[in-house]
Amino acid sequence: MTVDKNDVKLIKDSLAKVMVGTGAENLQHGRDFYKYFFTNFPDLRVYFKGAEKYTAEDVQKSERFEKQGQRILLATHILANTYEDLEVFKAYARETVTRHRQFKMDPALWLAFFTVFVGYLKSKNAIDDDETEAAWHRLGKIFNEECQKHLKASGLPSTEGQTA
Ligand code: HEM
Repeated sequence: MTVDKNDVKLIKDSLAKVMVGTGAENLQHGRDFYKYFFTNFPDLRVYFKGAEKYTAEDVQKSERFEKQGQRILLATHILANTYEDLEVFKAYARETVTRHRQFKMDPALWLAFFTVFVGYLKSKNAIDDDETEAAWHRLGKIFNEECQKHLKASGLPSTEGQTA
C-alpha cells in the first residue's frame, strides 16, 4: 500500500500552522488542543486523572497541559512525518497503544481521536478545505486499523468484530 503524496502535503501544511516549539505561540498551540478537547468532548476528561473537571481556563493555567500539549502535537507531527514510511508509522501506532494501556481506553477512541484533532485544526484555522479534512481521516483510518490489530494481538478489547 502506498500513501497519496498529496495527502502528505495537505496534512503537513495544516500542521505547519500548529508547530511545536518553545516559543509562547508554540506552547499556546498545545494548550489550545486540550482547551478544545475538554470543552467539546468533556466526557473524555475522565481519562486524565486529577483533571476530570478541568475547564479551558484550568488548562490555560496548567503546567501539566502546557507540557502535554507539546507531547500530543509532537505525536501528530510524527504521524505526518512517518506516514510515507508506513512500517515506521504503524510501529508508532502500536507503541502509542502500548503506552496508553494503563488508561484502559475505549478502543473506539483510536479512530475518534481524528474527529477531535480535525475539529481542533479547524478551530485554529489550520484546515479550511474538505480535501485536507479527508486526508486526515484517511490517515486516521490507517492508524486506527493498526491500533485495533495491535490491541487484538495483545489480548485487549478492540473494535474488531464489533458492529458500529
Ligand atoms: C481520544 C483518544 C485519546 C485519549 C483519551 C488519550 C489519553 C491520554 C492520557 C490520559 C494521557 C496521560 C496524560 C496525563 O494524564 O497528563 C495521554 C498521554 C499521551 N498521549 Fe494520548 N490519548 C488519546 C489519543 C492519543 C493519540 C492518537 C496519540 C498519538 C498520536 C496520543 C499520544 C499521547 C502522548 C505522546 C502522550 C504522552 C505520554 C507518552 O508519550 O506516553 N494520544 N493520552
